[in-house]
Amino acid sequence: MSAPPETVAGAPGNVIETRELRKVYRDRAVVDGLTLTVGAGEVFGFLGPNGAGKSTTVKMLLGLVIPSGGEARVLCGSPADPAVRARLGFLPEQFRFQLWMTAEEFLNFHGQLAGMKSNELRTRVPQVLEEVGLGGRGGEQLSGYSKGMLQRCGLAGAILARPQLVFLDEPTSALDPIGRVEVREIIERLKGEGVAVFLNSHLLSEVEQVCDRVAFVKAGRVLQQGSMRELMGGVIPVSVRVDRLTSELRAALQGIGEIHREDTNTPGRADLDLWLQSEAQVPAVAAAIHAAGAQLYALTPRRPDLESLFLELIEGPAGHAHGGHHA
Ligand SMILES: Nc1ncnc2c1ncn2[C@@H]1O[C@H](COP(=O)(O)OP(=O)(O)OP(=O)(O)O)[C@@H](O)[C@H]1O
Repeated sequence: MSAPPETVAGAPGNVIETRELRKVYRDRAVVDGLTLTVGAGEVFGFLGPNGAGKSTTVKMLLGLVIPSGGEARVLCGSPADPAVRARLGFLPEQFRFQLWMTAEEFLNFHGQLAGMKSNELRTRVPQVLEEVGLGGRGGEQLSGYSKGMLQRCGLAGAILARPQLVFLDEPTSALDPIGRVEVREIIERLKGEGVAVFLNSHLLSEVEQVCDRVAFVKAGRVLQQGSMRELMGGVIPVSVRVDRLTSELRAALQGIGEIHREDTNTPGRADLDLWLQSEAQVPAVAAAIHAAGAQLYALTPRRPDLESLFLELIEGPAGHAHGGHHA
């Protein structure tokens, strides 16, 4: 048994606060002391490898799974409180639809469960159908819907009752690139309306484009959380391609920045990621390459990307590094 947790205050600016949240299944902690904060109106990316405990965390935040320890405050209350739950929206990864219903019937049913009045539903249902790109299709039976249409319908259900906080678990897994852009626009619109979004997604480029802050979880613990800039600690990743990487050149580059992900598998070519502290160091990289007698084929500063961060944190030798807020 763990020690009694400290109480989470539930600051008014935060929609989610957890402290040392734990879930034990058959003597194994799948969520193991998870502490994170999500601010009001924030789009928050929750990232981690398969089995990291993301879905279990979301279920605890929704009051669907009872924690074994620690504390979770959602909208300044308990996730078990029906008044709190009424202000939450949820799109699960694997949604079970009542396929004999039309989309309108499905949404009316869910709206009634959420306590919405029928006159409110009459205007709100067509509105959300339009918003998720199903305008004019609400009268069709769900059995005739494609996977992508079902996912859109689930999203319509998640935002129907105008929640203050929406949990989206892999919201674009069944969508084509156009559908993905549309979901991103929906998330941005929600944010504009002051709605907070908690996003589980494996599509890192998607998370990167839409999230204000992210948390990386592994084995039920938050490795880091913060904005992209905070997490990267101001580092600029630069892609370098040369014809060969001699030990002399490697040493010279290490004197300028930090080498990450080196690929020398193709004869006559070496690719590497070099992390610099400032763009002003880029000419020094080119000079070092020339001085070492190597041929330079590419030298491209990139925006800090989640994929390098993710790999660094989740698979990196130390498991954590580089700025940001350690949780
Ligand atoms: N009801 C349960 N009983 C026993 N073990 C469970 C239960 N639910 C989840 N687990 C285990 O807890 C671990 C974390 O699962 P969880 O679904 O939370 O991970 P996840 O990060 O959401 O993974 P994914 O990215 O694959 O969806 C897994 O090893 C899973 O097998």
